[in-house]
Amino acid sequence: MSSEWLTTMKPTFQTEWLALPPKIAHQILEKIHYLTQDPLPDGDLKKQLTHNNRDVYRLESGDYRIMYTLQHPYISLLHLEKRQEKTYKKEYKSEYLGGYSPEETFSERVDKYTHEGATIPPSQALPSPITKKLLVNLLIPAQYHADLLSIEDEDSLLDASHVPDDYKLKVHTALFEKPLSQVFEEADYLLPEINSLMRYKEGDLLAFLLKLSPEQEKFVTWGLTSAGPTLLKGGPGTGKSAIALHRVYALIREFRERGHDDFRILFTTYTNALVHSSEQLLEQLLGKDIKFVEVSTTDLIARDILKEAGIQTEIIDQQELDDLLLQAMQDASYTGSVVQQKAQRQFIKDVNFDYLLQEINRVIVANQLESLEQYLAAPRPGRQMSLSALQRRAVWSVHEKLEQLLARERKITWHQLRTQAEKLVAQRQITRQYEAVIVDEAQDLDPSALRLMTQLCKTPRGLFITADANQSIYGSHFTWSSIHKDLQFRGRTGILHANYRSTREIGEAAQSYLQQGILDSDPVEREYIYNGPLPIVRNVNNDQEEAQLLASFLTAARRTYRLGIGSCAILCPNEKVGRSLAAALERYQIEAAFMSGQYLDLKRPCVKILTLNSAKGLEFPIVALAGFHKVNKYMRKPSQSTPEEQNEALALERRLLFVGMTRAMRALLLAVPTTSKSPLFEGFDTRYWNVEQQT
Ligand SMILES: Nc1ncnc2c1ncn2[C@@H]1O[C@H](COP(=O)(O)OP(=O)(O)OP(=O)(O)O)[C@@H](O)[C@H]1O
Repeated sequence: MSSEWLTTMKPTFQTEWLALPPKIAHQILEKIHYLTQDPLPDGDLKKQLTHNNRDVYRLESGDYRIMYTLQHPYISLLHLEKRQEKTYKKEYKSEYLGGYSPEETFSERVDKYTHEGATIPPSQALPSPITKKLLVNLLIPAQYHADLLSIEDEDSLLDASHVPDDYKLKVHTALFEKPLSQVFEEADYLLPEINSLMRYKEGDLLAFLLKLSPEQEKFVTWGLTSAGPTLLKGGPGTGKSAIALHRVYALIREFRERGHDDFRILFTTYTNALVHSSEQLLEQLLGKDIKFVEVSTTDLIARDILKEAGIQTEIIDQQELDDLLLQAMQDASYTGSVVQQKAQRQFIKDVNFDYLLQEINRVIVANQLESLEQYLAAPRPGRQMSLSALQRRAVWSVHEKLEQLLARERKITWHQLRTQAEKLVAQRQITRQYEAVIVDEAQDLDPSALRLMTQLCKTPRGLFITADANQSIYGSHFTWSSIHKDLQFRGRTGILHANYRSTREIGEAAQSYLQQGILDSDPVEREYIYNGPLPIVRNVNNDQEEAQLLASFLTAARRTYRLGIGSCAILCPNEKVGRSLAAALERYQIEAAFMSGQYLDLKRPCVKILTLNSAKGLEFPIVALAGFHKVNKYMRKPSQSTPEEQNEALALERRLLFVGMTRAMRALLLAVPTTSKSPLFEGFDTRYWNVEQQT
């Protein structure tokens, strides 16, 4: 009889199984095979244990017990434990299952640790020594063995600075017993066949596919064979990227079933860091089939297209571009009467520099506006400040001058690059095409990048786009069909509701902060899987105070969640600030490194310091937002000339901080400069934020 049950497993089970000697590991697999035929309790080998309103089952296998839950058609393997005297006696009562209360421990610890002269509680000894055999079973590379073998207590294990976190956590899971309540919180991974575990142990299979929720699963294949493109919307952490990855898997299966063996899928995401991690994951999941997939950012694709067309380009860097824009503002030739010219010059003098650059890049260049007339008539979605005809003429003059200056330097901007690539593809000067194009995090792509992606896809139905307007750093409102006629999602727009990344407390605190910058006002009911402590806001006066606060917070959070140093991230305004934060933390013996989006090493066991911009799409268990007191724009009142300009700029900044906050999975801290006059640091509602009590 073929089994109607499907098996999934928690990472805890996977690691505990891996830690077993090969012979026992085999026996357990046989038992699991037997379990998949009929997992229901028989009162003998399979027993039901009821506790904490949850049914847990256990299956005996020699000296081991396999704990699992059932929710038809899934069997979820939770945890493996060795039968000992105490295992028999142990009652699965609520203290055991629910005894883990991060809320209590966490706030207590943070308060305790953030006081001067605070001492950190002693670490616990390892319950059994780390052995070479264990490390080999856990597939931990030999280069880390010496470091790990010398460890005797928990903190030294979690702090081992030369060993990547993944390995330390495996050892931790194998040695320390975890309350089941914590195991329940872990994601389930699909175990396609029982033998896949063996293949994993032998190094044949490198990763397992996440089990999606029914809501998410629907979107993996949704619209796969329909006539048009599909759009998936959802707030932070709702699994848009996870679904996009599954969709690649589903597409390959679909193409294969249709008898194709020569097809190309393009998977694009927003940052280089995400390209790297998505590529790694896809490689692990797809094995040889990765040859059908190209993972890239839209900008790198645009650059390749120009190269393919034999066009040599040099991209201008931001500093140089700023200098050229300043020059263009001075040298632009304004038209009209003397009075009009004077008014235009004055407008350009008054308008905020970044605002002007965005107007040129995102309205004029990205929409390929080729004449003043086109610009005068163009809609400017997402731009709050309306511009008079005279003001638009002034902007146009600066734009023309800037183009001349760029041409003189033989350099182009990223925006120009995308536009040029798009034109080449539209004019069919490039033959590159894909059967399917998946665009993850589309909210920040400018119109030309979106058009480019649409045109690279052979048919509109091959296009799958994920987006969350409220995470839009640049704030452009999407009117999809005005960007390209093929971007018609009617009947094929899905919305995800459940946040799998952050705790309810973090998610809701971030939402309460965002309220003023909200773009997408569709009322969406938000759901969460996890709970935890309120995120913390603390005032800091100077570098030293900030470093001390960060050191205390990171230590408290890591100890509470039993995590390695690599699970911490600090998100800050720019590279200079990031580097000084890294140096300041070193003084507290906390290893930290600034990493640019391009060179992000997610595996490195240290606190990762990133700019807020490059953290998009990423996630870390513990996150602090800091370094604001060193940056002028975060310290002063907005300098824009009109209230609309101010509102727009503030909404953008607020969304950027919101993106940063929503990278946090379990613990979040915001270090706010005490003397800041910026409205960005106002509005922390004490129902959602643990705000410093004024003494
Ligand atoms: N069904 C699920 N079960 C458990 N974990 C899940 C599930 N779906 C997603 N996750 C996890 O939740 C986290 C967030 O998922 P993902 O990055 O795909 O969200 P997102 O919508 O793309 O977020 P953002 O837009 O903020 O970048 C990831 O760690 C992912 O593995």
